[in-house]
Amino acid sequence: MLQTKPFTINEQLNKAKEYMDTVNQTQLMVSLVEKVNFINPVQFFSYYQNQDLLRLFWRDSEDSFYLVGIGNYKTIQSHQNRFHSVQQQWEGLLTDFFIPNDSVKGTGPLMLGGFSFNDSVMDDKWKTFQSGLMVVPEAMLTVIQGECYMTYNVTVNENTDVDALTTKLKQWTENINDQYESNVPQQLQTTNSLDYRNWEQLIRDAVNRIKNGTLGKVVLARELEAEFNQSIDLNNVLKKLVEQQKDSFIYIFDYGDDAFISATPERLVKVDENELLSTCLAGTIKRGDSLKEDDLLAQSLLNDEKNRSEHQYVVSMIKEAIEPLTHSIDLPSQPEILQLRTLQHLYTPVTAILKDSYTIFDLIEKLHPTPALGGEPRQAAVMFIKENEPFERGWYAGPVGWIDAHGNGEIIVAIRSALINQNKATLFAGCGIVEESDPYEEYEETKLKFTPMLEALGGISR
Ligand SMILES: C=C(O[C@@H]1C=C(C(=O)O)C=C[C@H]1O)C(=O)O
Ligand SMILES: [Mg+2]
Repeated sequence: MLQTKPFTINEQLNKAKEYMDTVNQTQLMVSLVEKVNFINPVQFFSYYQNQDLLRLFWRDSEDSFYLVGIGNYKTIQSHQNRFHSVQQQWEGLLTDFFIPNDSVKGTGPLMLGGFSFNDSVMDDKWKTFQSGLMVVPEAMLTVIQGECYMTYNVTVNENTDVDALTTKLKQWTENINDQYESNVPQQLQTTNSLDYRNWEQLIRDAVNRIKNGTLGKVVLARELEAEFNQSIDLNNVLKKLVEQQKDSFIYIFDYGDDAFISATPERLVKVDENELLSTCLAGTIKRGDSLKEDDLLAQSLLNDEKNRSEHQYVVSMIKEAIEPLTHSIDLPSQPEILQLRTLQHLYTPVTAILKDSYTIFDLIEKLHPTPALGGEPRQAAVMFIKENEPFERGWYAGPVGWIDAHGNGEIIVAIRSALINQNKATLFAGCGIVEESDPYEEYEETKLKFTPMLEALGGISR
């Protein structure tokens, strides 16, 4: 919690300058945090469109926590051994940061970004989003249960004029609540996707591999390329996602000409001090048109052997992966139903207490990819995907999210996602293939999973 009387921006800058003198440094990275009056996070994100600034947006699936990062103060790119190379760079960067106020969770130096599904990315289409990219924004809005904080990351040197800088920083939050003029929404012109016969062959090949015993489950996906009559307006897309996908995480990384966006219900891992939260999510059925039909469908999903098998692979693997890193895992023996706007999933929440010597980076490394996105056994499934899926996954199904200076953070898997470039969007959706999988039904399942993003893009209306 903030101390009873937190320092103002001006006071924090003066403290930074004093500290710089005492340690005899000529410059210092400072993370300034102040509590501010309510700022609407969607409006804050929207306001900074067309200003040549990188934009990042995060909303959790409980609708209780938002982060909006604008501008690129520091970038961390992964090297070999990508999760730990990012951890090392992050820890190095943090030792150089001066943080004048006691920080509130989710404020201060924090990085947002993500990782691709595979260790490396080849396709030029993904040139902006390589194997690992995390950003410490210049200005960041944090909304925690309605309370707002601004973080400003700045470099101070001996010539810094504290009053002038304070005035400049205040400008980040000026005029934000002016009404955002929405553009005329883009219209869908064409879509292009894998031919059904090729999909059928892909699924048959996977089922054969499962039948001959070298694979248990493999998650296969397809792309949907959508072209619009004009550049896609991310602000409109975000507005719709926030309204329509209440039970999903919402994530946007808008960088230059490219943007990656996901509205996913699936958390990989959340770490809050030593508490760990993960989700097993696999097994899908549509929503019904009435409460009664909804309920019948939910019951049949809970009792369906094929879907239970898809789900069980995920539960077993997550349990096995986190067991050595945690004390006291709480994992219900039966899945529940998670209802989204257009579909229902089998869902098992996992909570545990993280042992002191492990971090969120260890967890990402151990968990990614779970059999909700990869398969079982992991190596064989990932290889099958690489060799047989007719497109490069890039950040689709990759771990994306945020991590703060204390190692708290939340990482989701970027499914129900799209890569956007001007008037084109590539959407992704996949499904868990097990022995009983039928190609047509799996195709229909991916169709269902495209709908939330396609709808937010204005491609279909309901
Ligand atoms: C792979 C995706 O979703 C995964 C596959 C599911 C399934 O096959 O039932 C359900 C949720 C996710 O584990 C996706 O949406 O792209
Ligand atoms: Mg499925």
